[in-house]
Amino acid sequence: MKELQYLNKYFIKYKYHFLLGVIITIVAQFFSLYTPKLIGESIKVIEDTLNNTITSSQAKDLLVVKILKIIGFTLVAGILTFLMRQTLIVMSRHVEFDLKNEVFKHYEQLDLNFYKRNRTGDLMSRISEDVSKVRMYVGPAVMYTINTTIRFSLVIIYMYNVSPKLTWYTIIPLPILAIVIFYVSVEINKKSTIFQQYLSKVSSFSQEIFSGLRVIKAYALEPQNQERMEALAYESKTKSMSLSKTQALFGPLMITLIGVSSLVVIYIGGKMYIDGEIKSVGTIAEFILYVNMLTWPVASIGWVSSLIQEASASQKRLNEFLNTEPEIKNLAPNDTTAIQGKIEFKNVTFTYSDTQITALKNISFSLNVGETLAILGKTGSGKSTILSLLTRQYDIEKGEINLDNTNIRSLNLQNLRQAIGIVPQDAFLFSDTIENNIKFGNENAPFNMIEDAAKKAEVHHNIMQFNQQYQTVLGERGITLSGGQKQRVSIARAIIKNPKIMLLDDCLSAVDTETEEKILQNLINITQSKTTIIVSHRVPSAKNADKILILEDGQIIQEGTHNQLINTEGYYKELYYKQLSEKEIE
Ligand SMILES: Nc1ncnc2c1ncn2[C@@H]1O[C@H](COP(=O)(O)OP(=O)(O)OP(=O)(O)O)[C@@H](O)[C@H]1O
Repeated sequence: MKELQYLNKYFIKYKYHFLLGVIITIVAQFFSLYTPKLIGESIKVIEDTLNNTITSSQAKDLLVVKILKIIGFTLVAGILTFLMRQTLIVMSRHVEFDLKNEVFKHYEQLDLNFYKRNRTGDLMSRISEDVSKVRMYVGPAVMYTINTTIRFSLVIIYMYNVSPKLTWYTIIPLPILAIVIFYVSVEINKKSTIFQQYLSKVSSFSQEIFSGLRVIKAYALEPQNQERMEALAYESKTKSMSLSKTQALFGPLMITLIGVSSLVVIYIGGKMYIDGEIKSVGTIAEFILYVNMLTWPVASIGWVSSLIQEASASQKRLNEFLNTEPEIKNLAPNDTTAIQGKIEFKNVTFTYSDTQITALKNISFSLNVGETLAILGKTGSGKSTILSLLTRQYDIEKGEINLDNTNIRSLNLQNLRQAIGIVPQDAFLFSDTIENNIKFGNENAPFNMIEDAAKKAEVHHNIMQFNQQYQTVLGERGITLSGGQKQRVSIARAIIKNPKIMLLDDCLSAVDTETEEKILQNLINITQSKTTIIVSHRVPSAKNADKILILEDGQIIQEGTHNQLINTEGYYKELYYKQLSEKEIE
């Protein structure tokens, strides 16, 4: 279980909670274990009356005292057990909270390559399922282990003090039945894991169906999906029935466990009483109650051990991931140099490690502060890759990328990314209000800035048409924007960030040409003092740029200004005339 050693730092952090929990457990056990003794003594009082050792009125008084004591002890034991749970379970909630934060913080530091290697569902389950399984270890498993150990030791000591012989007979059946119960618990766990897997299959299948509902309806695929769902549901029903069958064994086994041990106590205890080895029938009653107190902890051994096994498997998965170092390292976390925006690519060659696709080959260009570069080229020619490299989503092996004459690897990564405003190809909006989606670019922006940015992105008039206007909720709980509207909200988000460098990755592809013209005009004013790179498939986005690069298969095949390129045979001139004639048709 060395995986679980990772949690030692949390046990140290919450040592006072832990120690307090252990102390309360010990005290609670003393109180709860005293009750059977008091019951035994009460029976002895009745016996003494029958034997005429004490008078009946003395006996009644004594019985009242005993009963009051039993009530008092039970009450105190109950309160202490509540406090024990509160202390240890609350500690486990603290650990869960810390661990979740630790995992989430680590997720945020990891780079895109990590996310390509791991499936989203898997990442989500680490932060929810794995962390909560670990919590079950820190909380209930540790609590039951402490409780069981203390209870077991104290009960045995108590019983041994009264009668060592009867103690041996009482505990003999326990290990045998404990082993049987352990195996049943292991079986229950196995079956429950399989059942859980089927449940999650059913839920991810339904999730997929819900997200692909439009396509399913369009292709009239409902009957096929119904069949697949029925097959999955049937499998999960079978697994659930098999689990219930094994679970149903648990209760009778427990009754047997208690019953057999109690019978042994009655038989052996009775014989000992007849032979005069024990003095009171109360002792037999006391032992039967102890047997009852021992059986539940014994039965919980199976459950606790499977909790520990599950937690250690989960912690192993968490450790694997927590030990994954981010490939993109921030080598200058304390650097506070303000970025101006001069960009230089020097003989940059880049291959994606997973696909082994060389997306850029020997790329060189430079851009002064405030200049605009447009990058055009066929799909897959490497345009977006240039932007990804500039924001250090990936590091290059060959060549150099400089910002303000400094290699970007030597800059503070946070500073670098904060200086860049990027409008990606697939605009991503959060399930939140439009205002908050735009504000994402600048948390402190006042409302008039948000409105202004939306106007410049030509989306303000669309937003005003919604009932809730800027408070309209997007996403699953709200409305769906059109592709072009999404792109424009995403542009507004970048505008409000007011970055030194603006990267626009084909962000007007879903916008009509008239709106495109308007946005481009607005962008000219906004990006005047900013270094800007526009990736596009359309000439209007490029024609005002200071420089245009044409990429093909990761290489620069043409470069120049709009005027130079329309007078040179090649991709740009062809594109220009093609789009010009399309406009004529319009
Ligand atoms: N994350 C990635 N992992 C592996 N290969 C990638 C990745 N992104 C792009 N590629 C590959 O690198 C090449 C260049 O892709 P890139 O996205 O830079 O092209 P693009 O010119 O921006 O294309 P488009 O105009 O379609 O957006 C392509 O062959 C693509 O398959």
